[in-house]
Amino acid sequence: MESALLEEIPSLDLADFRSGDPERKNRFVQQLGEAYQSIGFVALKNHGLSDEQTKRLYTDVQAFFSLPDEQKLRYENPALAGQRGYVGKGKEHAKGRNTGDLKEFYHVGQVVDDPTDPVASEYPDNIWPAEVPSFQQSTTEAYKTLEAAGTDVLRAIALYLQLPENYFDDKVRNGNSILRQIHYFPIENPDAVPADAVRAAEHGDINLITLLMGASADGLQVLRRDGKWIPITALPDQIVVNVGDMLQRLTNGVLKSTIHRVVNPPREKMNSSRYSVPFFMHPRSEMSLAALENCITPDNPKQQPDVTAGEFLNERLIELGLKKK
Ligand SMILES: O=C(O)CCC(=O)C(=O)O
Ligand SMILES: [Fe+2]
Repeated sequence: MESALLEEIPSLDLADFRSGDPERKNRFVQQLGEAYQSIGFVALKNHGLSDEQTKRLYTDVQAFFSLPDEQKLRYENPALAGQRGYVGKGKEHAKGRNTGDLKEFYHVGQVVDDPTDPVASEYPDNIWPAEVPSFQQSTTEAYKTLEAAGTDVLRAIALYLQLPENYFDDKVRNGNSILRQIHYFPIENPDAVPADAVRAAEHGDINLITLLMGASADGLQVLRRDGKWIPITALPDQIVVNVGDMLQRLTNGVLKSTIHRVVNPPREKMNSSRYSVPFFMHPRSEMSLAALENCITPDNPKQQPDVTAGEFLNERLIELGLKKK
């Protein structure tokens, strides 16, 4: 059934899912599933990140990005295709574009504690900035909390899709997720940047789901299916959780990976910073993204060939300008 067009993204409470009350839990599952079949985004509270954790993280993130560029560039390693450490200003562009986004970012990846898990050798080591000693702890804490929240969101999605609740658990355990600290840097002279350069050009996320801290700052917009851009209005205690291209592919387009962007502020405010921290939740690279049987129907025949998560990610990193062919 086609759902109504929404003026804003629905707000949900993860405590409902975690409550143990079947009615609250089921309501959460239905509301989440309906949102993901229409606008593809929700705002979520009680995600597990405390105010103190969030403050500590932002303090460290701001401390890192306020370092001089030469110093930050020491934490960039292009051989890692931007998957760990720093990625400098304007390096990443959206798929199908050449102009780089007006941002710099820092990636923290999975740490596998279990040496018997074969993925342990698949991931590069994290890179830590010596100038901000608490960066490792604050980003790792946020990583773990968002990974736990994301695992529960995927459990709710599994239930909505009439799969076993733990369907995604072993697929995301030690998954290739990334926490991205982003700084949309101040522009002193707007005339000096390419006319079509924006903070983040329109794109869909690659991964299964994204959990975004910082959407309470202006600029993020989602493209509704009637073509209208809807500003995201999250409260300070909410994170925004959206469907990525991998989950759209797995569900044969039933759940929607909605195009979104971060627009530039008005010209007179271009010299101000914006920070955000998305957690891109990826499965292990061997997960198949072949369309689920129960998402293929006569009305919705299979749309895409089979691919693994690892193959899909590789393709996209090349398209984003982060990896060479
Ligand atoms: O900064 C934001 O609010 C969103 C960032 C984003 O969409 C992304 O990095 O994929
Ligand atoms: Fe995004």
